[in-house]
Amino acid sequence: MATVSSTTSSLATATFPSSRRFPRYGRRCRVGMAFASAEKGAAAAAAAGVSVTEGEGKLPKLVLTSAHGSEAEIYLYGGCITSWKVAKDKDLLFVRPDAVFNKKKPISGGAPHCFPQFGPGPMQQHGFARNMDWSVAESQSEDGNPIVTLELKDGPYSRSMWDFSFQALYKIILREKSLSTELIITNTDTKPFSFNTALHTYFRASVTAASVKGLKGCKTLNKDPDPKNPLEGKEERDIVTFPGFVDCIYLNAPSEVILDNGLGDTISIQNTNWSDAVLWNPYLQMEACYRDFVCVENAKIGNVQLEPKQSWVAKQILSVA
Ligand SMILES: O=P(O)(O)OC[C@H]1O[C@@H](O)[C@H](O)[C@@H](O)[C@@H]1O
Repeated sequence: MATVSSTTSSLATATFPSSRRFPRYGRRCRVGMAFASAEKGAAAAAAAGVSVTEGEGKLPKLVLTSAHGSEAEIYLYGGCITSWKVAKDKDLLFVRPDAVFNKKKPISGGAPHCFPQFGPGPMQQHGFARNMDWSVAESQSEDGNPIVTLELKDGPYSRSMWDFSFQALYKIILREKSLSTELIITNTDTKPFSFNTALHTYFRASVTAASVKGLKGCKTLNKDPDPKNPLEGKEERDIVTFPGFVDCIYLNAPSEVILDNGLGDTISIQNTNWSDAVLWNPYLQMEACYRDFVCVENAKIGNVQLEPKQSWVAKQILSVA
């Protein structure tokens, strides 16, 4: 089970692994601090295995390259990790062929943020964090492992939907065989707020051969056929497959599930404090691409309530053997 699943968490109660718990191989090298724009940070970022490039649609894209051969790409628009490769030319993430990079829509693929609403709900589907420009708060490297921290704060766009002051910090660490993220949401307002959230990760897969292990026994909320009135149930299967349309929430999911992507990769999806999980494949609703991916999402479906100055923290580690 995820270690913290209460609806109210602060830094004091929501324990999470600090960077000190990660293996350290030598001296930490901080190479870039608090740069707010891609251009400003480009020079500093390059030294850390973090370069700022122009991505699709000329959007700023960070390219992380570890000294151990792994690579990741992150768009500042949406704070969206769109690519993770542990071996050259083999992306473990998936971006849909209908994805657009013009800021008119969120990037459809990779690992978009759903914040401050997973949805459906009063706001637009999956909230606004995936439709906003994040900035680079910090860039560093630890023994060849690039680390970047992105930041999102409220602005007129978010305020038009959710009238609160907040800060989201998203730390991404690329290692040889893993990609770790840590999301910290802080209430910077003078009044309490509540939110729910998810990391809507699209994994490259062969849908007919893909499966997920570890969800047996979880309470389920099946959003098929009606997302607004999900059917309650319990997962009885050891191994969950994707034989057709799948859109299901798993409450109190374990701290690790294992994805077999059907393409020869076994991916461990670990979490701290992402209490729930979501499996999604659109089947014939996206005929052009449904065969090529599955979404396995770490989520926090129940509302997190934060008082002013309180923070909520959740961590995800994707790794391959
Ligand atoms: O917004 P996207 O990336 O097209 O994803 C939509 C899907 O996202 C999933 O997380 C939801 O469970 C689905 O209900 C929803 O349809």
